[in-house]
Amino acid sequence: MSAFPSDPSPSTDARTPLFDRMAVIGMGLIGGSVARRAMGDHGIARELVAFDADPAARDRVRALGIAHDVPDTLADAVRNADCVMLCVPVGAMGAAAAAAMPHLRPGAILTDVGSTKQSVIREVQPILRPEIGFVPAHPLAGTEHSGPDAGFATLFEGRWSLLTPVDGAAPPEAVVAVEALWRRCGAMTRRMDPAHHDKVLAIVSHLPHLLAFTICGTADDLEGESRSEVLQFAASGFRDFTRIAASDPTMWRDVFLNNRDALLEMLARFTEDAQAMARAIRWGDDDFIVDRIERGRRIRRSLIEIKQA
Ligand SMILES: NC(=O)c1ccc[n+]([C@@H]2O[C@H](COP(=O)([O-])OP(=O)(O)OC[C@H]3O[C@@H](n4cnc5c(N)ncnc54)[C@H](O)[C@@H]3O)[C@@H](O)[C@H]2O)c1
Ligand SMILES: O=C(O)C(=O)C[C@]1(C(=O)O)C=C[C@@H](O)C=C1
Repeated sequence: MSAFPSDPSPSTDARTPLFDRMAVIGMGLIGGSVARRAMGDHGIARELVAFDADPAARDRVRALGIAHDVPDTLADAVRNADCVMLCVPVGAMGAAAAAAMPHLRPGAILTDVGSTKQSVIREVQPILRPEIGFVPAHPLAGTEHSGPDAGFATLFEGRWSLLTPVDGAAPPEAVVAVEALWRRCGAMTRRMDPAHHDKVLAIVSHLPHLLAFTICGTADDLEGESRSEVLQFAASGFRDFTRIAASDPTMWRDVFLNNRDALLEMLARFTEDAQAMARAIRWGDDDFIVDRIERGRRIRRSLIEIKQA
């Protein structure tokens, strides 16, 4: 195993690059944001190479100038890289890792940014070469936009990036190096068990998106005048749902299908709680209704206090 960086300086302006050559695979919102950050003077990589399966995206990355090199094949992109970051939809992680694997140089770090962690680990670990360190990660930052134009270098500032390392899949120095990478992207890092990660994300990210897509579908199913009034008078709570409902269909289809158990469990709990609220409204249970609203307000206040709102 080659020497991984041993000084995981949390400083975002450290000038000695963590990596000599870093390859980002999948140049959408997240890959494009990491690439823009790495092209800045943040001590991430001396050379940033980018690849996307979509030729139009590769052309756009070239036009935007957000990578030093944009080869036409994945093999050329990952060859000689000491860090390869997969930024493709979670349903494509296994195929992207398999395509990269034979071309990775011994000692390279393979990492990913997928929104689900157990599924990515399930797909990558069995095909991992022993001399490659695999460090799964997930930055908790994003927007409803996708594609190479959507990224920006400050996306991860002040946000969490969760690492879900697996025993035997990477040497400790590789995990430390990926932590340092995210800190230089401006993020705070924490290590977490992959199953726990998927449970937490099911409630804080996956269920809210499911609800947003569903409420927009319900509104869209309304007939006649009510439906047109939804759009006309949408400057209300509904509008806030439409922001996340505008997110990429491929990404979210893959997230839902790859975190099925945790998401269905959270949806079942939510449905029970929604039924309890329905019952309170039917029987005029003021105390119950006020208690639920106050809980919502408390959660919002806490998020503002910890600067995550
Ligand atoms: N969007 C978010 O808010 C967010 C936040 C954190 C993590 N993530 C995760 O990051 C990953 C990327 O999401 P995104 O929002 O950047 O998506 P995106 O749609 O903006 O970009 C994905 C890119 O991957 C490319 N791609 C697809 N399959 C490929 C393959 N096999 N090889 C190479 N390129 C391929 C697509 O052409 C596209 O350009 C996903 O796994 C997602 O779950 C997303
Ligand atoms: O802010 C948004 O638009 C997002 O959807 C970002 C968000 C989230 O749900 O918080 C989406 C998916 C992720 O894996 C991480 C972050």
